[in-house]
Amino acid sequence: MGISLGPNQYGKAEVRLVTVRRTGGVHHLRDLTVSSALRGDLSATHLTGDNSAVLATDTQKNTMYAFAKQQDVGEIEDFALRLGRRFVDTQEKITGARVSVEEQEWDRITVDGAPHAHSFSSSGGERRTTTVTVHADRAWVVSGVDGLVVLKSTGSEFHGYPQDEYTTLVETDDRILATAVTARWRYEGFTGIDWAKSHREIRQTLLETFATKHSLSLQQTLYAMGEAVLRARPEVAEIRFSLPNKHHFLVDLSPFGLENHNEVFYAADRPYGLIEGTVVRDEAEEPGPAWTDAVL
Ligand SMILES: O=c1[nH]c(=O)c2[nH]c(=O)[nH]c2[nH]1
Repeated sequence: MGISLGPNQYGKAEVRLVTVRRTGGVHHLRDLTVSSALRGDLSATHLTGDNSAVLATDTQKNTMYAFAKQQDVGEIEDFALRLGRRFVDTQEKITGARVSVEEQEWDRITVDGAPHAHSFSSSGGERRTTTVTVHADRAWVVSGVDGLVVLKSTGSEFHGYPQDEYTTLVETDDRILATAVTARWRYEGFTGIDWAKSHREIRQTLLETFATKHSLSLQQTLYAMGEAVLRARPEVAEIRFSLPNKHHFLVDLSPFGLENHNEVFYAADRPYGLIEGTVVRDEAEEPGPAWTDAVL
């Protein structure tokens, strides 16, 4: 019976890394969660336990912390690229590194109208994300946003769907549309990109499109947001979305003799519709390993 080792990777997942940089008395906070995954010729450790090619995941974690000390973290894309490059360039048997970073933003608290030097608040769960894949001779960058929660209280309809014996959903020409946007966009030809500006403007395009696109389905809104980003951002080749439909159901107030003209809703947290899709530029180059990370 032939048995062989299939695809594999290993690394340190979800390293919590917070930095405080001080300029005078003013503190600057960064809050990152960093994951690494290394690939290469790792058959020895799997087959015989020979660890001579295994850069310990503990060392990978320490490298993240040391790099954060030695140089300002900067943009998460640059930080991830530096780490990935380090693992591939210094480890003979490591041919590919994937480094993912999620950043939680903290806002400075204002006290009596003035920004406080060292106190911060975080309003929501929104995170800026990046995943870089580094090979010996090139790299790929996929950045994005997680948990960007949006809601519009009109400008959304849903009707015209099949009516079979199990359909109870009532057609509507006016509903609440809400979702938490997870978006990932793949950069192309990315030397010289201002990562922060690109992220800020893509995020704004997503918000504006969500707000202004009259929606006949969340699927239509998904495509509109993707199309708007690709039209506005030449550096983006492709964008992928995962959009939970955060249903807001009208409460039946008739038992109380009350009418409900789109005023009182039950916000269900589950189950939720999950609308996912990709919008791609026709002439985009092949993604290569930009998206693929799972070996399971
Ligand atoms: O925008 C929507 N898309 C659907 O596919 C769907 N299905 C559903 O029950 N409600 C909705 N809303």
